[in-house]
Amino acid sequence: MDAIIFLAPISSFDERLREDRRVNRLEDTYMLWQTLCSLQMLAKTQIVLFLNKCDLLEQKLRAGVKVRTHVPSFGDRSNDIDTVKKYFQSHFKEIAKQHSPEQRRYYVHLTSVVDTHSTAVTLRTVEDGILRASLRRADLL
Ligand SMILES: Nc1nc2c(ncn2[C@@H]2O[C@H](COP(=O)(O)OP(=O)(O)OP(=O)(O)O)[C@@H](O)[C@H]2O)c(=O)[nH]1
Repeated sequence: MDAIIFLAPISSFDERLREDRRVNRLEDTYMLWQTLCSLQMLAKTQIVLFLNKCDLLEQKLRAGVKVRTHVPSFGDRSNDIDTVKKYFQSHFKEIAKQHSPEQRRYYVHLTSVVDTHSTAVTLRTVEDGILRASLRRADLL
């Protein structure tokens, strides 16, 4: 497998799993991300992370939902959209760094996939990146 696109719905920081109300949905996504990054058989696979549902995240923050109420490690950081996105982004990055069997580049895109125009642009960039990586592996670039 050359690449995997992993969609993480970051607006879910204040939601609970339908099947187990004790589990925070973002925590569940972190666990899945960690499992994926740890897999030895995917050590050489490029993983592209889409931090998705940014529009819904922004709506929640505008409505006054406090991240630190649901994510205690967020602490006293400012509850604005840029700080929150940066925080989640670095958390996913840290998990990838700590759990990947081999060093891998961290590709992340902040997305709202319902915005089909922006998503098409992002997907073209991702496609280009995957192609370049394949060419590099074949010593053609
Ligand atoms: N506003 C918005 N809606 C989205 C986005 N991505 C997916 N959705 C919508 O969210 C709903 C659920 O889709 P997904 O999250 O892809 O599917 P899922 O993971 O099976 O569903 P959930 O359990 O609700 O997360 C659908 O109605 C999608 O259209 C996004 O970036 N922004």
